[in-house]
Amino acid sequence: MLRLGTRGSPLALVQAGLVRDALIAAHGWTREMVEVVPIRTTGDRVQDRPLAEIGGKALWTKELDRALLAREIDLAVHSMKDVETIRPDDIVIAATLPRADVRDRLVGAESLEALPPGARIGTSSPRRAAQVRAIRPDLCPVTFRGNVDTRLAKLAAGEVEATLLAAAGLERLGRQDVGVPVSIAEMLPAPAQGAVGIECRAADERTSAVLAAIDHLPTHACVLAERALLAALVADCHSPVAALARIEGGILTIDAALYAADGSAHVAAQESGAPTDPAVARVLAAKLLALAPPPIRALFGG
Ligand SMILES: NCc1[nH]cc(CCC(=O)O)c1CC(=O)O
Repeated sequence: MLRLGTRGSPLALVQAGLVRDALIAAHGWTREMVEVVPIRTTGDRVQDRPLAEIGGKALWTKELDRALLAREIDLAVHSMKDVETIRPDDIVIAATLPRADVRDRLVGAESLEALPPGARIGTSSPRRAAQVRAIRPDLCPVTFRGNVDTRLAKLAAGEVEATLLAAAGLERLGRQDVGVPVSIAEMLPAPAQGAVGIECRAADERTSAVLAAIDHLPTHACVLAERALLAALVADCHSPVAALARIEGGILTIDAALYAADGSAHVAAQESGAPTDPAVARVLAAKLLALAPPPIRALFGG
């Protein structure tokens, strides 16, 4: 029997169910072979402040890491977008599910252009706030946290005129009809957006092997490349950075952009190479930092 650790949010529980179903299908197991263990994280408890302010992405992973290393669970399921760049040495990303729609969806208006002057956009993501301001400098990003349903309720209550949510999350919650997709050309997504990852203890060969059977290799390579870019940029959750890798004809291409916090400047670049070559992300990071004016550079490099 495998114990699968997850956060307890509705989206996290759906994603945990996807991993459980994939394991059952791949190995011909019964449902009882995978026990879902919800674990409450600091990030779930503190809902009223931006993630960047209260301690960053580790808030989502710390409790799951501890449970994993204490052998209370055998694997941990994460939205890879929320997993910090530097992971403990004794934990590995053993598998990723096939990536979902990577786009953001705009909820509350037909397009960013259609919003009234000065409209409030609920988002606590430095990337989304900067991208919105780059397109419409008059729009006002306001802090917006909580799970998907909480955010939609705040929007319905008129706290903001619009909000941006990941298509992947909406889709997995059965809310794929909410809002309109924003094209990748207009808003490049967050690194690892739309990807569900599964971690286990690095020394746990049995679980690693079981997870290898459900690993979607192209997604895994793209997510690792996007995360390698974050590492090379020394980006943290305050850094407005967008990145998306794809594999075509055996070649991995990463598109990425860095923004000034207020969206008043941005730089974009692209780099291609072999899917497993860590140099692609490093070269791209160097390109972006070389292009970046001081207000952007100041947000990177640690
Ligand atoms: N930061 C919260 C978060 N983490 C992952 C998703 C959506 C699912 C995904 O991108 O994998 C979301 C919600 C959102 O950004 O709308």
